Amino acid sequence: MEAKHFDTEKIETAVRMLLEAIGEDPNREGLLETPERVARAMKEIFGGLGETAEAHLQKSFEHVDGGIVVVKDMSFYSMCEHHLLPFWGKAHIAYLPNDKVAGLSKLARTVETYARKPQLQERLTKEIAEAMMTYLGAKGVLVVVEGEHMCMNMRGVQKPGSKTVTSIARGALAEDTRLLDEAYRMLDR
Ligand SMILES: Nc1nc2c(ncn2[C@@H]2O[C@H](COP(=O)(O)OP(=O)(O)OP(=O)(O)O)[C@@H](O)[C@H]2O)c(=O)[nH]1
Ligand SMILES: [Zn+2]
Repeated sequence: MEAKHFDTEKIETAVRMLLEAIGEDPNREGLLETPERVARAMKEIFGGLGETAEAHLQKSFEHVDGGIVVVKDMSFYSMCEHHLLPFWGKAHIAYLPNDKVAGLSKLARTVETYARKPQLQERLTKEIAEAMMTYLGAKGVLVVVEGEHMCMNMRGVQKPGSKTVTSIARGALAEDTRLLDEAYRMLDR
């Protein structure tokens, strides 16, 4: 996954300026190729910007009258939009199919799409849930995301190991507590 609109030259200039601004010498040997490397890394890390999971979730299979499907422990890496520092963790999806199920890997691709941009954990959780409803046409969905934020670990409040857990239920899983309980049970939570 790669960012579509991406100004490599601008990133390289910005990284050189940043290095200068912190009192580094961007021309010393070890830093000479750094602006180019950072631009390459950013292209990957922010590759979900402007993307949706439509293409992944529209490739689905007929499956009428199925029960709740769970894919859990999908690892993700994202960047907090406040500090541009990583947050990472696991995403879990439980959904009740309508007449179609998605390929299992497409759920992980959905997580990846919405993680790879400047994000908030709450918005990541919501965007995954809404994609499952809109593009797959699920009857209901529960998304739980567990994340650890580098901006809380290595700076500021300095609380390494703290976990943020966010969840969003939509459709039948938001309306029917019996279904929601079953989904949480399947997630072992
Ligand atoms: N709700 C939410 N907050 C986040 C997320 N990522 C980072 N933050 C928080 O964003 C807030 C930004 O607060 P500010 O006071 O503007 O920035 P700051 O002075 O750097 O804050 P400190 O981290 O407390 O030093 C901090 O409390 C972060 O912990 C996220 O995904 N969701
Ligand atoms: Zn942050």
